[in-house]
Amino acid sequence: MEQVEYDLIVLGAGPVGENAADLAVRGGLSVALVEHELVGGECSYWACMPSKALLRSAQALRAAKQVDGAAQAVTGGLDVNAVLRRRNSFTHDWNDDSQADWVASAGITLVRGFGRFSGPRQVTVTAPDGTETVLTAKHAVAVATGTDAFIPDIEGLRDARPWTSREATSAKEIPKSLAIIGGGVVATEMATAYASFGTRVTLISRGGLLAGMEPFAGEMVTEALREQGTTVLLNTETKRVRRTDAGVEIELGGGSVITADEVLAATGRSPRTSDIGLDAIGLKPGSWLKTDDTLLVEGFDWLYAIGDVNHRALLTHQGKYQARAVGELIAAKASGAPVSTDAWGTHVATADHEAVPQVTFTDPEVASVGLTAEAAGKAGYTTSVVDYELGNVAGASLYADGYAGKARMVVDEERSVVLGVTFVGPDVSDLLHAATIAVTAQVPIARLWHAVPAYPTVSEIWLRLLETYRDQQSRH
Ligand SMILES: Cc1cc2nc3c(=O)[nH]c(=O)nc-3n(C[C@H](O)[C@H](O)[C@H](O)COP(=O)(O)OP(=O)(O)OC[C@H]3O[C@@H](n4cnc5c(N)ncnc54)[C@H](O)[C@@H]3O)c2cc1C
Ligand SMILES: NC(=O)c1ccc[n+]([C@@H]2O[C@H](COP(=O)([O-])OP(=O)(O)OC[C@H]3O[C@@H](n4cnc5c(N)ncnc54)[C@H](O)[C@@H]3O)[C@@H](O)[C@H]2O)c1
Repeated sequence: MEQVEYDLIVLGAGPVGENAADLAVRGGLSVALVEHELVGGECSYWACMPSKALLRSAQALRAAKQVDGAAQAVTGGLDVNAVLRRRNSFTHDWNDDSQADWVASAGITLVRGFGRFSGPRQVTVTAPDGTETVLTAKHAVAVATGTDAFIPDIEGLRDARPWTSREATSAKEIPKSLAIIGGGVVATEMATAYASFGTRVTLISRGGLLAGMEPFAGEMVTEALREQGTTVLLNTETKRVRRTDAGVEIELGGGSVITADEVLAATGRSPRTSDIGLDAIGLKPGSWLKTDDTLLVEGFDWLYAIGDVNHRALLTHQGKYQARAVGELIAAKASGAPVSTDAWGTHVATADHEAVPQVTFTDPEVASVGLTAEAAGKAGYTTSVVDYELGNVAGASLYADGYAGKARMVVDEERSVVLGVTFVGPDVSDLLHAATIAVTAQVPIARLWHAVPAYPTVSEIWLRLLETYRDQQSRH
C-alpha cells in the first residue's frame, strides 16, 4: 500500500474542490485532489451547465418572438436534437480530459479513486483497479464531496426507478410525458426545459413553487409554466408511485391517478458523506458537515467542509467563494502569514448568511439576492418593502413587446441599506450583480441615488425603485 504526504488533501473535484486546491497551490502548498467520477463534478456534467444548455435555446427563441420585426423571422420551432447536441458539447460528452488537464497545469496532483477517512488527517483512496493509497495531510483536509439527489420515502418511488436531476440533465431521448415531484429550483427549471421540447409535463408540488423566495416569484412562475403547457398541481401530495409496462402511475393525495413515461424526483439533496469514513474521525456518516464561517468543521482544527456538503448555500458560485476563503486560509496558516477572519475578512464566508445571489432559469427568470421581506422580518430587521412593475421601465418595454415582470427591494430602515432584491421577468439574470453589490457592500440608499443607470436599459429599475421608496417615505 502506497503512502504519500501532502500539505492539503481535497476530497472531491467538483467546482468547489478544484477551486480550493488551486488557491492552496497558488499559496505554495502541495495538494492532492481526490476524485472518483468526473473532474468538474455535478455542476459540469449533471447540473448547472447541462441544465442551462437545455434551457437556453427556447429562451432565445422566445426572446426573438417577443420583438415585432424579429418575430416574423421565426418560422420554425425548437430543434430538439440540436439542443441536445449543444448540451453535449458543454459536457464534452461526459469526458473530463480537459478539466483533468487544467488540474495538472495548475500544479495540483489528481488522485483518481474513492476517498475515505482512515484516521485523523488521513484519507485512503481506492483506485478503480482496487489498489489503495494512503494520503496523509500535513496541514488540512477539505471535504468537497457535494450532494446526491434526495429520494423521499414515497411508497413505490424508489422501485419505480425515478429520474433524478442526473437523468433529466443528461437524457439522450426526450420522453413524451414527464411527471415531476417537487416545487423547487430543479422542478421548475426542468419543467420549463421539457415543456419547451414538447413533452407533456405534470408538476406535482406539495406546497407552492419556489418556497423561500418572494411569494410573487413562485406565483409568476406557476402562471408562466401553465401558459407554456405544463400542468401544475399545487398543494398536492404524491401518495404512491408504480412503474408499469407503459411508464409510471402516480397516485395523488385526493386519490386521482396520473400517468407518464417517466417520473423525476426533484425533491432536494442529501450530503455525500455516508461512505467517506466519517466514523473514523468521530463524525456521523451521512450527516451534513456543519462549519463556522472559516469553513472549519465544528470541533476540528484541520478539517474543512466546503460547497454543497456543508449545507450553507447549495450553489456553485457560493461554494467557489468558500473555496477561495479556505484555500487562502490554509496557505496563510501554513506559512504563518496573518489571517483575516473577522466578518467580511479574506478568510471567511460572511456572504453565505444574508447575501446569497441565485438565479432560477425559468421563463420568466427569477433573480434574487439577500433577504426576502419575510426573512428580514424574522431576522428582526425593521424594513420597508418597495415593489415595481418591471414592464413600466422604458428599457424593458423596448427590450420585449409586452414585457411583464416585477421587482422588489427590501430596505433596512435603521441603517438605510438594501437587505434584499428580487427580480422576476424575462432575462433578468444579469441585473442581479448590481443588487449583490448593493447588498454586500451595504451601500447607503443616499449613495445609491448616485449610481445612475443608463437610459434606456432595464437597469433603470433601480431608479424606479428609489423613486418609489422616496414617495413611500414622504407619505409616512
Ligand atoms: C439540476 C441542477 C442544476 C443546478 N444548477 C445550478 C446553477 O445554475 N447555478 C448554481 O450555482 N448551482 C446550480 N446547482 C447546484 C450546483 O450543482 C452545486 O451547488 C455544485 O455542484 C456544488 O459543487 P460541489 O463541488 O460542492 O459538489 P459537486 O459538484 O457535487 O462535486 C463533488 C465531487 O466530489 C466527488 N466525490 C464525492 N465523494 C467522493 C469520494 N469519496 N471520493 C472521491 N470523490 C468524491 C464527486 O464525484 C464530485 O465530482 C444545480 C444543481 C442541480 C442538481
Ligand atoms: N439555477 C440554480 O441556481 C439551481 C438550479 C437547480 C438546483 N439548484 C440547487 O440545487 C439544490 C437542489 O434543488 P431541488 O430543486 O432539488 O431542491 P429544493 O430544495 O429547491 O426543492 C425541493 C422540493 O422538493 C419538495 N419535496 C421535498 N421532499 C418532498 C416529499 N417528501 N414529497 C414531496 N415533495 C417534496 C420540496 O417541497 C421542494 O418543493 C437547491 O438547493 C438549489 O440551490 C440551483
